[in-house]
Amino acid sequence: MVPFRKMHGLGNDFVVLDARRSDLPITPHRAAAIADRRFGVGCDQFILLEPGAEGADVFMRIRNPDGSEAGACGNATRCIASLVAAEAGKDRVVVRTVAGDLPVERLPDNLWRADMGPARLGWREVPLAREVDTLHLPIGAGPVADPAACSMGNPHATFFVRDLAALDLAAIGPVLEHDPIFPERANIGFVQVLSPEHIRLAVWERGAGLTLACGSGACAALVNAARRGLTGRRATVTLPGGDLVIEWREDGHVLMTGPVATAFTGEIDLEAYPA
Ligand SMILES: N[C@H](CCC[C@H](N)C(=O)O)C(=O)O
Repeated sequence: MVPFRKMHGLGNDFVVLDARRSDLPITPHRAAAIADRRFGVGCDQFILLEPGAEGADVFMRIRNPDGSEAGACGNATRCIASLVAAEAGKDRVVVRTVAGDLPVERLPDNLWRADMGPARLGWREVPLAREVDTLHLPIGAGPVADPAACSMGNPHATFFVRDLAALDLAAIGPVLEHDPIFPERANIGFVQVLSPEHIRLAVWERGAGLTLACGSGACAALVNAARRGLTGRRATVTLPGGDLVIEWREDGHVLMTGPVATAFTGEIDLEAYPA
């Protein structure tokens, strides 16, 4: 039996397994089976902790429920930082991901602020399948069109809409996620601008579908809104699960502040899940 921790950031939830002291036989297929909401524990992302290396407190490997690996997960970054910080008795830690090292610090009231690294704005960095102005992609579905795109270590497209509640996200989300302009698919954000300091966001996540919150999606949404002149470089992002505060710093790095939570702990028999 292997212990796991069930955590979430604003309801974007994770099953966390710890392979820092001994390797665990985790395959993409087994991660997907554990992430299944009926046949497994269930989660939006499966998180595997691996040994940090020089300069990082932990390595965080991120998999979606379809087994695909992701380069960023903002909500999990805060959760894992809080876990490692508590173990080490520290208030600042560095979480290493395939996309880079993310410094995270504890703030009052159970809030954690992560430096999610620089927003990547070039078409090759998103990535896109061909050279396109990343401020205006020539794609759409149903009533939405003309998104902006950037990468936070994972690909994001952001559509700006008048009324978020009027959209059938379950219908248009998967069509846009798989648009051929995204060779690695993309996370699809839908933004309703409430003011220059406040946006509402819903995200159809790559490999996961609609989630209650998406940290890297909130970072991408603020960056894309600011690039379009719709907000300043700092705003509250209201997602279905709650609020994140996002700041796009002058040096290009994006700071994300939000809560963390542990829902429960348990243990699973890995051999009971297909490899
Ligand atoms: N579905 C995303 C990974 C999880 C991102 C999200 N849960 C967050 O908090 O950033 C992707 O495939 O890039």
